[in-house]
Amino acid sequence: MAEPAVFAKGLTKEYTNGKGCHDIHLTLPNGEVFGLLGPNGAGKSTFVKMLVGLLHKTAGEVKVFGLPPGRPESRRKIGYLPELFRFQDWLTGYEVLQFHARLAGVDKSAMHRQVDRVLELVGLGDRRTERVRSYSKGMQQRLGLACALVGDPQLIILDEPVSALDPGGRHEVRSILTGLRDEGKTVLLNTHLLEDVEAVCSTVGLLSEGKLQAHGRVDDILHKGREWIFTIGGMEPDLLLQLGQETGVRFHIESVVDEVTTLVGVIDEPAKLGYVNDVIHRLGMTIYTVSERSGRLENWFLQLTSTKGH
Ligand SMILES: Nc1ncnc2c1ncn2[C@@H]1O[C@H](COP(=O)(O)OP(=O)(O)OP(=O)(O)O)[C@@H](O)[C@H]1O
Repeated sequence: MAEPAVFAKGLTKEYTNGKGCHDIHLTLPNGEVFGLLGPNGAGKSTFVKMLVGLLHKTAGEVKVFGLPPGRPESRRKIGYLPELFRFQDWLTGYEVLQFHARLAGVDKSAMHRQVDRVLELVGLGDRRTERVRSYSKGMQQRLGLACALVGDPQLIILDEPVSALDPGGRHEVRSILTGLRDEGKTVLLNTHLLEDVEAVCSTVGLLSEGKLQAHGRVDDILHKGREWIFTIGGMEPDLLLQLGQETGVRFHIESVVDEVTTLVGVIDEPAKLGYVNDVIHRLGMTIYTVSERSGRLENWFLQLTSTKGH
């Protein structure tokens, strides 16, 4: 069986001040697109730096494609975009990429093709001959992404890849990530953008206070505990009780404005939604709108981090 892209068991890095990340257990099989979430200072960059061999663990085990991180054989399979990347800004975008392609072990014969491919992919094709010092922050971030992709790596680790990009740029990076997912690449996306995780990641983990507090499939998290919002006319307190008893759904009133009640309930099975609608009608109430609460990963994130005192 193929070695997983990432294997961490009890992985710990403790800085001299006691901070860092602690006792992380995580396996990323090949082809998984994993979103690593966590509040500022949670330990995400520390974890990622151990995978690429920039930081040494203080305890536990870590392997990348079955090898200790930092070995040339495992490094060659990794494309990495660090959080605050500094370029040799006197070089042109093309030269920076050529340099990274050489570091990634790209053959001379394939060099131009590879560099051209990633420049086009990140939308810098027509700026290739300009010096990096004339690039905007967003262009530099695109170039960083191109550097991570230039050797056609199997595992792509992106630490905050869109922080400097405008909404159009974020959308483009999301399409690039979707493309990588469809090619079967393994991606570790370290981000604060929950909508990117919802859109492209198959699994997600939440780091908080240096510990991996939760880890699971994005679909499972999104389908568990779906909140539905009903705006309703004719609501009476005893009807709310009856509605709850008949449907088995726990509802709460979020607001009442001009006799329109906003009612929220968690409905796990989509089939049950129609039944809930029927019961509301039968009890003599009028439904004005029914919608699903957006930002569900946000709820998951907030619930898990608020219990940790943030
Ligand atoms: N070299 C260091 N020496 C001491 N403490 C450090 C060092 N680097 C990071 N830390 C601390 O370790 C903790 C984790 O930092 P890390 O940069 O890994 O968090 P992060 O989750 O990536 O944060 P952010 O989302 O803000 O980038 C923080 O409390 C940070 O202050």
